[in-house]
Amino acid sequence: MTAARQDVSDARRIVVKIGSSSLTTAAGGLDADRVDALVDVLVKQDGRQIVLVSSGAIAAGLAPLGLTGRPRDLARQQAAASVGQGLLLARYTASFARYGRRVGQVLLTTTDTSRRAHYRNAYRTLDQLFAMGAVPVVNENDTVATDEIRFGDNDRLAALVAHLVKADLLVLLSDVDGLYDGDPARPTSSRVPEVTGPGDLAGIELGRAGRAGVGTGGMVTKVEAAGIANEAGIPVVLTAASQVADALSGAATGTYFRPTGRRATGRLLWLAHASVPRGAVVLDAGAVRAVTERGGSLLPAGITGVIGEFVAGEPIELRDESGRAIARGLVNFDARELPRLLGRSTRELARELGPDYEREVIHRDDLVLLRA
Ligand SMILES: Nc1ncnc2c1ncn2[C@@H]1O[C@H](COP(=O)(O)OP(=O)(O)O)[C@@H](O)[C@H]1O
Ligand SMILES: N[C@@H](CCC(=O)OP(=O)(O)O)C(=O)O
Repeated sequence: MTAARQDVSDARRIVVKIGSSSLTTAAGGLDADRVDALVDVLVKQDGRQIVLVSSGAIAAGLAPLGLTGRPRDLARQQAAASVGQGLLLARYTASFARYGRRVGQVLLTTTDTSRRAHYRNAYRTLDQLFAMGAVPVVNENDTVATDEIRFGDNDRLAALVAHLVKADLLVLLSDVDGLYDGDPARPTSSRVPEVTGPGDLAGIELGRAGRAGVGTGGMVTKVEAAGIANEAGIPVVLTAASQVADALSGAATGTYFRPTGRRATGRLLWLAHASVPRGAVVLDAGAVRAVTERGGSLLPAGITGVIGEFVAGEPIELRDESGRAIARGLVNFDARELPRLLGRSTRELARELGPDYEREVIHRDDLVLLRA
């Protein structure tokens, strides 16, 4: 075992993510044997707490709905996920029951990992499931996830969940046994055993998903997810589902991504790294200072412009008057509501428009500063 993987063998709280490609048969549909093989390993991790992030809902729902491939439109993908998620959970429930273990279904969207109340609730539920010995099985809440709020892939969801539960390790399982320096189907490509930072990725060809119609993100989203976890101080092992026992033991399998940052405490990792801002507000110099130097909330009085078509709850950028992005935050108003509020004090607005207008445009707890 290489010294670098001591943190893997020592890890107590672990997020394991498995992709659709590792759970389905070549003909499509869930592969019960592969689910059982994974569960056989997970139940043997004595003294460890495991969160399983499992894809496969859409893939599992295709055949029962008479679909021959992954539909292009979101509505039919969501319908397939709705049918497939039940089947997926039923499969995990039966598989863990062989060992007398319970599973708990946890469906999340991006906003759940950053909105204060949702974040706390999700954390509390997961923590309680651990305390009661049940295994949380997480997936994206495909029914309510739209283009704006979906993670888009479960790799990043897994990284954010690892951050949420303060995991010591993230394991990404796929149908390929690690990151390759080129297309893994080419005989000249070789596995990268370790990534020590973004510099090691220069020149590596990151392709899209392998088996058409099954996986979604390919290597791009896995490497992004590893980066998010690493920045939060969490080591990552990427390997094939068939290697999960070795990966969890700290053996030199797959690709190990070394943590680059310190353990982050905030809940706003997603906002800084994985969100797509839906618009922006422009701040005057006083508001820039309030936000960057004094840790204040953003009030209507300090805003001089509104850009884009966002709605309340979405992530937006905060820009200074030169157009530089200084922060991101979850906005409390729709873009169309803001112009008449600008430059005015919250007290004045509350008097004129009602107490609902006393709220900040962005609360300081929903705001993350970007590095200069
Ligand atoms: N540089 C690379 N190294 C390894 N795999 C790669 C690379 N580029 C593209 N891939 C492809 O990424 C696929 C895994 O992604 P995906 O199908 O989305 O998996 P999953 O369903 O497990 O999330 C592999 O099957 C592989 O063909
Ligand atoms: N929520 C979707 C996740 C899709 C997804 O990210 O798939 P994958 O690239 O196989 O991890 C599902 O369960 O089908």
